[in-house]
Amino acid sequence: MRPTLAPFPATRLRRTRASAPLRDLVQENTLSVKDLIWPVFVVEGQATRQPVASLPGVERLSIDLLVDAAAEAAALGIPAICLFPYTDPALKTQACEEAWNPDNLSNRAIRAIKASVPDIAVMTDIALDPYNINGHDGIVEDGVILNDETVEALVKMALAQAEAGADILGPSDMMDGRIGAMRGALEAAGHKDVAILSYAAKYASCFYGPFRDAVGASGALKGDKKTYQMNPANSDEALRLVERDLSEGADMVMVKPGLPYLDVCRRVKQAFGAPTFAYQVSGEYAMIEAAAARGWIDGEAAMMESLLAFKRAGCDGVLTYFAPRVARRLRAG
Ligand SMILES: NCc1[nH]cc(CCC(=O)O)c1CC(=O)O
Repeated sequence: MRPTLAPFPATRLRRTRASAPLRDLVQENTLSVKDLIWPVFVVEGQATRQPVASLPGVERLSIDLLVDAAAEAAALGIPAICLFPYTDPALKTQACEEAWNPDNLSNRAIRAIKASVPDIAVMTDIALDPYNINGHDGIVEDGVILNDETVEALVKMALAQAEAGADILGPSDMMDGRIGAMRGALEAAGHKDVAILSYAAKYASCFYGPFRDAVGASGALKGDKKTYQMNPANSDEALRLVERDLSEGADMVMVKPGLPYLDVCRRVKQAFGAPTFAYQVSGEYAMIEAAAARGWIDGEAAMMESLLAFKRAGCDGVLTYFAPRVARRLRAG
């Protein structure tokens, strides 16, 4: 689309910016509570809340408190919550068996939320890092990430989560062939309505640091994730990954991190027109909070502006740790 402009002064572009009602009328994009997915951290115990030092305002919650938080999110109109477990280090192994234990922390949390708060969609994380003694998303043998063995493990994990009642599965592992394998297994097991939101274009990013603290994976991780997560220099490759995941049966796709990759969000949405999400990751949240805490930026305004930017870039929704705060703020008007 090319803008048509009469010459000045017939065109004065400031006219539609001159007052709040005019600005409201010509506003092109809006952020709604319906655009939000809230990532949360779950920990063993009862009535337990643990602050995460590098994510001020974010806490790990035991299942009982998580259910209350999910009910609050649902009451605010947030459509989905995304679970990440803090796994007891004693349960981490080389083969990652805890990942598909039907009674692991994450699967118990799914059941508890679905039983008490049926109106909120529960999204999960599919990757082996919380269960892996190496901290990697895949099974490691002699320092090598084994793709196909990992996919087999991820399929078991996906089935256990679907069985527990998950509505949306979020494979965040970046192995090849996992979406097709999961989709086939879900259909065969009768889970035909379980959606897959593929972390299709997930970059090997330094912005995940605080998250790894939150799930207790920072200490465990040996090396980096560059053999499976993407090179931040690439975006044609993101389109190939998205196309591959859609063709294998992903219902929705994600770009991650968010703000530094808005160009990728835009390209993905334009190329495929599929439901496209961005993950405003832990490091992005931490940057805003840290600058706000020093009085260097207005944190509330930065929160709203950063999230609106995802809508402008073409995203259908955003995973953000700000979700309940944004929802309250949008409700207040
Ligand atoms: N499978 C791991 C996973 N799932 C979501 C995040 C990051 C989320 C965030 O930083 O907020 C990560 C970290 C990683 O890949 O190391």
